[in-house]
Amino acid sequence: MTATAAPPATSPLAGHEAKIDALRETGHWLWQRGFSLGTSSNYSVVVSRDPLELLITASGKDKGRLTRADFVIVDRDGKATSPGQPKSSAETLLHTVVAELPGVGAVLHTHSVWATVLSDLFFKQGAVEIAGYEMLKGLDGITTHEHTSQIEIFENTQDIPQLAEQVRERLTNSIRPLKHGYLIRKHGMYTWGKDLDEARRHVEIIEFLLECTARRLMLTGGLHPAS
Ligand SMILES: CSC[C@@H](O)[C@@H](O)C(=O)COP(=O)(O)O
Ligand SMILES: [Zn+2]
Repeated sequence: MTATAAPPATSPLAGHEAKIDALRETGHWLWQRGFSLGTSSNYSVVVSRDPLELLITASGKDKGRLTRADFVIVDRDGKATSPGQPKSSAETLLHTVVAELPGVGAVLHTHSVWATVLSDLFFKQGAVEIAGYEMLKGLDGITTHEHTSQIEIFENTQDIPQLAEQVRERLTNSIRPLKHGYLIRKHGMYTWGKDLDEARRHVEIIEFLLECTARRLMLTGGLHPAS
């Protein structure tokens, strides 16, 4: 298949061309922003709720130059729904665990410089605390700058099933469930939204807020996240 040729009618991807192209365009945009360089990152959208099925990027692809063949349909266990598809993202379970939440339509994973650096710098605190910024209102459900967002940080690991279970526990935590996104130490960020547009907005807003946090630290010369 060429980059833009329609998948064969027998392919599980047939009929999903619009969603595939939206994810390809998203990958190109995130690559241009420097958030998805090389083969880093992975993206998914929900294509069926019951049973849960996701359209997700195949593993190891250059996310700035995705072709229509670089996608897989997976079920809620992260397994391809039919044989003959490419291998799905190594981090597929980090998508399915979030997509299981009602109201989630898209999940985006990025590897920006600021997310990578701050996820290490704030690891001991457990989260990057972001307070008082007007741009917080770009996140779903936040209506005033008088708000504090905790972007939680998980230790990086190659054991994705174990990390997915940790994320599941935090997503469903009744006291302070994860909202909008989280960081993985020295690795990157996961963000989601009710659809791809909202997930893209959340990436852009959180990245802006992380950059503000980092630049403020650089200008003030200290790790004073709450001051
Ligand atoms: C540049 S390697 C990055 C990978 O290890 C991983 O973290 C990643 O984001 C992409 O993995 P992939 O399997 O292509 O979805
Ligand atoms: Zn990654």
